[in-house]
Formats: sequence, C-alpha cells, structure tokens
Amino acid sequence: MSAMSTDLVTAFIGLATRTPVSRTLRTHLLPSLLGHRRGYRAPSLSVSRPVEVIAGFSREMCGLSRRMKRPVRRFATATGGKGAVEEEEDCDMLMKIPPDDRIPATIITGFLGSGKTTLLNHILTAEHGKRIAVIENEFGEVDIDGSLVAAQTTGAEDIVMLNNGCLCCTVRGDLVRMIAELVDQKKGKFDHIVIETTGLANPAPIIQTFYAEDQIFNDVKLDGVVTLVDAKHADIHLDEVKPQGVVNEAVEQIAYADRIIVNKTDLVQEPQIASLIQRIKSINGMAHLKQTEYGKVDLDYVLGIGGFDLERIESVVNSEDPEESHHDHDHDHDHHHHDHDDHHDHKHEHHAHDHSHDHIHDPGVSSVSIVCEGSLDLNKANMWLGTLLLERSDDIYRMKGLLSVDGMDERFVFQGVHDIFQGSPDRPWRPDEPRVNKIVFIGKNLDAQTLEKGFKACLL
Ligand SMILES: Nc1nc2c(ncn2[C@@H]2O[C@H](COP(=O)(O)OP(=O)(O)OP(=O)(O)O)[C@@H](O)[C@H]2O)c(=O)[nH]1
Repeated sequence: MSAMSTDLVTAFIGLATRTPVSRTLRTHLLPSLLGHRRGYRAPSLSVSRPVEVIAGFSREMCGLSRRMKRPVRRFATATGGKGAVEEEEDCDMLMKIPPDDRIPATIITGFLGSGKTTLLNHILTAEHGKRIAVIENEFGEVDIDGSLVAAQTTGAEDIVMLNNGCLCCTVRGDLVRMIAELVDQKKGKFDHIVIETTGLANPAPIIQTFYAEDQIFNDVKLDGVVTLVDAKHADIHLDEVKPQGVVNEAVEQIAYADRIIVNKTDLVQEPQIASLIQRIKSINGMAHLKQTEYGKVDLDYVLGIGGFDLERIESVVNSEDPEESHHDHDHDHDHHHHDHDDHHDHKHEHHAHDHSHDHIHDPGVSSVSIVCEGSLDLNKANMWLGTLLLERSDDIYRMKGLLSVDGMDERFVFQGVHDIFQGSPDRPWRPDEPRVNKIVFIGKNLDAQTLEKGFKACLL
C-alpha cells in the first residue's frame, strides 16, 4: 500500500475504531479495517512517530506526499493476504518511488454483440504507432474469430486467447499468468495491453486483479475501462431483472466504465439514442460518452485515457468543463450531476443532484454527484467517508472526488473501486479559484439525499 492510499485509508481506520490512535507513517491500516470483515489479521504496528490517525488527510501525510515525485499508483489492496513483511517492503519504497513507466492496460467490455471486437479491430488497424498486445477472452471458442485474425496481420503485436472460461471468474488466474508471461517474455516489444472481455463479464473482479495481484501491479497499470453499448438492444439487457444476488452484467459494465461507446447508432432513431444516453448517465454520470457506428472513435478516446490516474480525475469530476470531450458528439444536453430537474423513463434509476429529491429506495445502480463550495473538516470527512466505506463498500462500485480540505493548500483527489482506493494532494488551489468539492459515487442502492447530507455535514 502506498503512502497515497494510506493518506485516505488511514483516515478510515480511525473511523473504524472511532478513537484516535497513534501510529507511524509506516503503518498500513486498511488491512486491519478489512480484517474486521474478512478475518484478516493485521500486521503489528510499530510506533515510532505517532500522528493522529483521525487526521487522515493529515498535513504530515500530505507533506510526505508532496516530497514524492509522483503518487504511488497502488490502491490499497483488499486482499489482505500479503502480510506484514510485504507491507513493510511497500512502505520502504515510499521514499524512492520510480517513475510510473508501467505498461498501460485497457479493458474493453460490453454486452454480447455490442461491438467489442469491432472496436478492437479499429484500434489495431488505426494509425497510432502503438504496439498493442491483445488478450482476448471468448467463452469456449477455440479459434480467434475471423476479424481478429485480420487484425493480427495488421496491427497486434501479440494476441493471446483466454477461451476456457470468463475472465471475471474462472480464468482470472490465467489472466494474471498471461500478463506476467507477456511482460516477462516481451517487455519492450509492446506499449499497451488491450483486454477484451466476454460479453457476460463483470468488470469489477478484473479491475481488482490489477491492484490485488503484485505480479500485475508491478509492471502493468490499469489505464481505463471502455464499455460498448449496443444502441439497439441495450435496453432489453438493462431491463432484465436478475434473481437476488445475481448481477446484471449490462448494468455493471456501464457502471465501471471510464469511457462509454454507444455503438450501432445506425440501427436506431435519435430519440431512442437520447433516451438510452439518459439512462446510461443515470447509471454512470462519471464516464465520458460517445456515439459511434462500428466502433469508430478517435484512438485517444480509448487508449491512454488515465481513467485510474489521480492526475486525471479532474476531467472526470469536472463536468462543467467546456473542454469535456464527452459532450462532443452525444447531442444530448442533460447534465448528469446537479442543479437540474431530470426526468427519467426508468423509475429504478435516478440522476444525482446537488439538491434534495424524494427518492424511492432504489435497488438499481445509479450515480450520485455532489458539488458544493466550502472546506471540509478533516475529522468529520474522515469519519463520514470511513464509515460509509466500512458499511457500504460492496455497494459503492466507484468513487472519485476532488476535495477542498480545510487547512490544505492543495486540492485533494481520490478515487476508489469498492474498498480499494487511493488519494493524494493535487495542485494548489489558485487564489481566485472557488474551493468547490466534487465527488461522484456510482453504485447500488445509493441514496443521493443521504450521501449529500452526510457530505455537507462535513463542511465547516
Ligand atoms: N449495424 C451495425 N453493426 C455493427 C456495428 N458495430 C458492430 N456491428 C456488427 O455487430 C456484430 C457484433 O459485433 P462484434 O464486434 O463481434 O461484437 P462483440 O461485442 O465483440 O460480440 P461478442 O464477442 O459476441 O460479445 C458484428 O456482425 C459487427 O459487424 C455498428 O455500429 N452497426
């Protein structure tokens, strides 16, 4: 776990115990938090330089962060199985952090037939100068499909098939091995890894693999999740009611996306597209979105997007930014996060708002954004976020934020995937810049009112 993650994570532990405890900068508290729920035995803590845990975004920690050239990319892992020795090793690396030259990896997901392979072909045949290794996950298929073969001859540096199961479940171990092999044998021969999932994959476990597996984490960084949506058929899959405990993959794929491509727009009329886009944005108001036919998007829309980079969070949470690319082509003018009266066709989804609504308890996946000026009381913010994650991390799929913390000159950026998250100070607030907090949640059963109330209670 990195110092960066510790910044925030530490806070949350303080929350877990609800009593300030002493610790050193070398402690890693998230595992002990998780251990609460998962039976993990936390490493013992050495106490050589006590600081107040409750000051999770503490100046001390941030001072440490500032001294480092760049944030450590590691999220706090949820595995909890590495033990104290490795934790300590991670920690020892804090002061000598190498530049982040790990190989970026993009996950392409989307429901069956939505156009994943078509997009992949577009990527592989386009002029971008990148050497791409492809990991293709097909269910039970023996041969690489015809179009991919065509692509192989034109663009891909390497194509490996994972066809004896689904990446998000049975062949996760294979994915780890495959990436490790690619890195071992071909490092330097490719610049980017693209992973195409099956149409039924849930992206969450695949995302977590990038943080939980050291074999991957050390050499490869997750660049982003790109989700294809079939403009004609998406509604059918999104509407599908699954038995309790069974996820709706089509919804999950949208929920975890950094980039959404509404594909096959040639097959439907504009009103249907507009309604679908509104629906998608209610599930994930954070992702950038474009409409396409045959997956034809600019390559920089899908590669090198930094969806998991703290430095890039601003573009995600800053939807008022006129330079936002996701409004370029989608022709809809609904804003996904605040200050609007939004109306939805689907009673189980709702937009997020900066003001109160009467929300019916919502069993679906939705996004909630909170935008408000002011500075956060550190202790209160720690308490609130920590408790929230402790209680709701299963339901909180993704979370990104840009916060104004009282007494901190820099903006504080953070993001998370369930209970895996990282945070760090960003650039200083400009003198004339309003200190506006922006935080976006995507998840299940999110109650916008409760979240907003909880957040605002942390403001000074
Ligand atoms: N009309 C139309 N057809 C498209 C478009 N994009 C892809 N297709 C076709 O849709 C079919 C499925 O596309 P694929 O790219 O194979 O979809 P996929 O998501 O990889 O499919 P699975 O791997 O089976 O989940 C193919 O016949 C494509 O040629 C589009 O924008 N418009």
